[in-house]
Amino acid sequence: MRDRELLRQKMGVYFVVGTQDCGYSVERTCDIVAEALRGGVGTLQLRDKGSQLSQEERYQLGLELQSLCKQHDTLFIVNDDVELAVRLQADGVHVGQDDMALENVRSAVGERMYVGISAGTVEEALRARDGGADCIGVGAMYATASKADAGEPIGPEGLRQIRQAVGPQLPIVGIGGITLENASQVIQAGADGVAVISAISRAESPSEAALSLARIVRTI
Ligand SMILES: Cc1ncc(COP(=O)(O)OP(=O)(O)O)c(N)n1
Ligand SMILES: Cc1nc(C(=O)O)sc1CCOP(=O)(O)O
Ligand SMILES: [Mg+2]
Repeated sequence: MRDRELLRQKMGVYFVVGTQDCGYSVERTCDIVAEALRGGVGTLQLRDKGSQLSQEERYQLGLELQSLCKQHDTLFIVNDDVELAVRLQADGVHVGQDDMALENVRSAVGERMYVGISAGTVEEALRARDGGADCIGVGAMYATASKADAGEPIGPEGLRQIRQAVGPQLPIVGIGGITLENASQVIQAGADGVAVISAISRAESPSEAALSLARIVRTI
């Protein structure tokens, strides 16, 4: 069954990744994920955007990543593709404001799976909370090169306002442009964790990057 406190703990270091972040190579994606998990990633999101993979290839990639996650007790989340999340029986699914509506996602995935929603404003965050989201991804925190259509950065002050509005119970992860240098600001503003792509996928050592992020999140 869903356990929000477990989710909150596991979201400390939340690695979002797809083949587009790893040279469009499935093998490299799996290697980077395996390394990152060794460093201490609590939640992994498969976000495969615009790659050449067929549905079946993406399913196979999902199976491999899910198996790695099981070895490390890491939550496995699927981005956007609710059907894939159900087929893989993932731990959760993440959707944005322009994706499938929350109520439809919940009916498709059932009561067991976590549902995360993106929110960039207080209004979106309150709607997600009141609609039954298990967590929200708040961003863009800072400028990012990993998502072309990320909105204007809201910064730590934007996240602070969202935390104040939704209250202490709803797990929040900040996302967008988060690095080892600014991660502490995101946690200090009220996030339970940091969601990153490039801070891990482009690091010289993904495991050391994940470990450093975990230390920052834990010590704030
Ligand atoms: C944890 C988390 N937060 C936000 C997002 C962004 O979702 P969305 O706005 O739907 O954009 P895409 O990721 O689909 O491009 C996320 N993926 N994860
Ligand atoms: C996937 C995603 N969502 C965002 C949002 O604002 O909702 S920003 C983003 C990209 C995050 O990549 P990086 O850590 O490399 O900046
Ligand atoms: Mg989306």
